[in-house]
Formats: sequence, structure tokens, C-alpha cells
Amino acid sequence: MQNTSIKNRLFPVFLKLEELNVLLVGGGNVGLEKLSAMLNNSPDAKVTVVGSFIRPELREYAKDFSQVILQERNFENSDLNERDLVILATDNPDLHASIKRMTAELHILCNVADTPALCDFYLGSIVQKGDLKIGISTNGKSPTMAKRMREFLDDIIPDDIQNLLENLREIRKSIKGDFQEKIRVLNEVTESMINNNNQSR
Ligand SMILES: C[C@@]1(CC(=O)O)c2cc3[nH]c(cc4nc(cc5[nH]c(cc(n2)[C@H]1CCC(=O)O)[C@@](C)(CC(=O)O)[C@@H]5CCC(=O)O)C(CC(=O)O)=C4CCC(=O)O)c(CCC(=O)O)c3CC(=O)O
Ligand SMILES: NC(=O)C1=CN([C@@H]2O[C@H](COP(=O)(O)OP(=O)(O)OC[C@H]3O[C@@H](n4cnc5c(N)ncnc54)[C@H](O)[C@@H]3O)[C@@H](O)[C@H]2O)C=CC1
Repeated sequence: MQNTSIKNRLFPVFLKLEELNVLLVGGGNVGLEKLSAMLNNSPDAKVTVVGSFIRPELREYAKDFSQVILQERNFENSDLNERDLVILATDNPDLHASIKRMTAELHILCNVADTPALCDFYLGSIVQKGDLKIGISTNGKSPTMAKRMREFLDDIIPDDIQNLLENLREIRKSIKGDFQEKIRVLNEVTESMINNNNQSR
């Protein structure tokens, strides 16, 4: 049965981009934004950037990532060969629509930066604190609100959250007993961690 109360129907996942083959079409400002969004999270992401012009800023940024391939030329249909994900960030909506038709045919997931209706998935705002990662979406309503929410969460989540995570990992490894017992102990420990943390703020 459909739950009609769910407004945002996007399903978040956390991708291992270094295991995937990504094509980014467009080497401009938006291209650079999408490239840095990927590499800030997945520095080993295998990305090929194809742009009829590749901005010097993007070139400069990509220098630190030896696995990123830059190709300054027009998009060709064969660029879609062997891709798992495609991100379109050119200034040509007709090109976007035609590439999107091809990716759908090929079952390749596609993001069209300036056209939500053509996206199979959206990028989100991302909070990163050690191993903790939070993805934020406003269902495409307001990327700026997503950005502000990231700043807010980044501020309130303590920087030493990584220590908590490391401790929990040790506890998780050391608990004896069956699965239910493991869940009980971990729930108990984390409850006090969160409470302690609130008290110290
Ligand atoms: C649907 C979506 C598809 C996608 O791109 O994946 C989309 C679409 C569009 N963005 C537009 C504009 C802006 N996008 C940003 C910023 C971000 N946009 C991101 C995601 C998404 N943007 C997806 C939905 C996410 C969600 O569900 O909330 C973030 C979160 C992630 C990322 O891109 O890495 C990143 C913030 C990262 C961070 O800082 O944390 C800013 C603000 C800024 O840059 O400061 C502006 C200008 C201000 C404004 O418009 O709000 C426009 C209008 C273009 C035009 O006017 O022509 C469209 C098209 C439309 O809405 O029609
Ligand atoms: N820059 C921004 O922050 C925003 C941009 N937009 C829109 O997003 C689009 C892209 O913006 P920018 O990145 O700033 O533009 P840009 O002009 O910097 O980059 C466009 C890129 O697309 C490439 N391109 C065009 N045709 C191509 C083809 N056939 N094959 C391969 N590459 C091709 C160009 O060479 C260039 O690298 C524009 O339509 C713009 O109006 C919307 C909101 C904000």
C-alpha cells in the first residue's frame, strides 16, 4: 500500500564511487562544482570529464587526482560506453535531453544538474565528521536550504565524534552473546553517549 504522507520519495544511498565509472559532461563552473562534490567525498572516484572547453580552475583542481581524466572535446555517444553514472553539466539543454534518452536506454543512472525532471538521482549536501556522513536533500525544493542545513549540522556535531565512533567499534567487536544481546548493549551505550554529550554542551 502506498504511504501518501511521504513527501520526499528519494531513496538515499552511499555510493563507493571508486568502484564505479563516472562520466561528467561539461567542464565549466557547474562541472567543477559536481566534480568537487564527488572528489571531496570519494577522492579515488574514477571520473572522466568531457567538455568542449575545460575551465582552467577545473584543470587546476583535477591536478591532485591522478585517476581523473580530462578530455577537451565535444561529447560523443561512445563516451557512454562502460559508464555506471553520468552527470550532465553543460549549457546545452538539447544535448542534455538527448544524452538522457541514451542513458535511459542503456540503463545508466544520470544526473542533469540544472533539470531535476531529467535526473535519476540528485546530489545532496553532505556533512562529514570523520566516519560520520550525513546526506541532505530538500527534494529539489531548495538547494540553498540544504546547504544551510549542512552548515548548521556541521556546527552542532562535535568534532570528536570520531572518537565516539572508534570506541563504539571496539565495544561492538568485543560484545559477547547473541544478536539481540548485542543490540541491547549497543543501544544502552549509545544512549548514555548522546546524553553525556548533551550535558557537556
Ligand atoms: C535537484 C538538484 C539536482 C542536482 O544538481 O543534483 C539541484 C538542482 C538545481 N540547483 C540549482 C541551483 C543551486 N544549487 C546550489 C547548490 C547545490 N545544489 C545541490 C543539489 C541539487 N541541485 C539537487 C537537489 C538537492 C536537494 O534535494 O535539495 C547541492 C545540495 C549538492 C551539489 O550540487 O553538490 C548543492 C549545495 C551543496 C552544499 O553547499 O552543501 C545553489 C547554492 C549555491 O551554489 O550556493 C544554487 C543557487 C541557489 C538556488 O537556486 O537555491 C538550480 C537552479 C539553476 C538555475 O537557476 O538555473 C537547480 C535546478 C532546479 O532547481 O530547477
Ligand atoms: N554557474 C552556476 O552557478 C549556474 C549555472 N547554471 C546553468 O548551468 C549551465 C552550466 O553553467 P556553467 O557551468 O556556469 O557554464 P559554463 O559555460 O562554464 O560551462 C558549460 C560547459 O559545457 C561545455 N559544453 C557545451 N557543449 C558541449 C558539448 N557538446 N560537449 C561537451 N561539452 C560541452 C562547455 O565547453 C563548458 O565546459 C548553464 O546553462 C547555466 O545557465 C544555473 C545556475 C547556476
